[in-house]
Amino acid sequence: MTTEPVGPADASTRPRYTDIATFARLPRLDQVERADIAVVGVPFDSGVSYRPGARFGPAHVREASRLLRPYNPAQDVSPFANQQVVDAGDIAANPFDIAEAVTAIERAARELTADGARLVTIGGDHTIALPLLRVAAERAGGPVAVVHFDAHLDTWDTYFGAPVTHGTPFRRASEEGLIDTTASLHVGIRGPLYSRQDLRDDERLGFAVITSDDLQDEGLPRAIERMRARLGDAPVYVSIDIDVLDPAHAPGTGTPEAGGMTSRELLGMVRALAEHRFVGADVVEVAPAYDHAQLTAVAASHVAYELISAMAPRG
Ligand SMILES: N=C(N)NCCCC(=O)O
Ligand SMILES: [Zn+2]
Ligand SMILES: [Zn+2]
Repeated sequence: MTTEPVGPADASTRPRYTDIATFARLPRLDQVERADIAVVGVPFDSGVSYRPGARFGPAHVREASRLLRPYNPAQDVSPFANQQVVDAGDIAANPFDIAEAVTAIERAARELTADGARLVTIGGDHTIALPLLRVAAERAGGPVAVVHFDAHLDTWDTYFGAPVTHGTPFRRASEEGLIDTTASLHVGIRGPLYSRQDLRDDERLGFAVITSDDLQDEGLPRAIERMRARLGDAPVYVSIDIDVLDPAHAPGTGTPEAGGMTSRELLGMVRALAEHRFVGADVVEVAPAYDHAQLTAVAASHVAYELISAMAPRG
């Protein structure tokens, strides 16, 4: 006999500001038999090229997620009622050795998904998408369509000779054959690049682009249409760098760029992924030291909530 999923703490009997924070006040993994979706933190930021601090992202997002409620009217779904969602705690990663950290993240992600659970990972800097994509492609049995929300391409080659950084995960992933190069795309791209060649390399690595300006010029419905057409029915991995939002919506991040999406636009695009086949997702680059009034962490926690809602079984 299957048991009902264990949901979040009841805010009407235990005020939502009580207790040690788990994501959305959900049970911990060790408090339930098994999970359908595990929210896991990766407090790692040794791959950053500018402001550090995303290692404190997971705890900050959990704190800001206390106000999330169990019914999501925008998707007409109760995301914690028909699937077991848990907080799996943090993956510990070596801050002094990127290669070792990446191996540890990959190993932990493999273990957490061994019984079919899917991950919603809270970063951490964008480096962590590489080991997460390795495991996602393994679970999908082949390359996955990546929807990558970001101000940045993150398909650069190296920084100071380092091949694995937060600016390079999608180039490495493409080289490793993890990415479905007919179905992947970036959304929200903007800002200065190193040269025009960056865009040519990016296209060759398998990405289409919906820029931040496209969203402004063509509107959300057209952007959603383009995204869904590109994805087709491929298995999808969603990677959300919170700096895709305008710094007005998400100041707490390491490499901010002016002219970004609103949180309403981002939530709308994530909701539109509901009918797609999710392999996993991440929300990265929340750096609390540059945040104000939990603005960035509230945005990140709501984006994670929409992801979990989009992953919930329908009908
Ligand atoms: N925020 C992420 N993931 N990448 C930004 C890298 C930009 C740069 O240093 O050129
Ligand atoms: Zn970025
Ligand atoms: Zn990024």
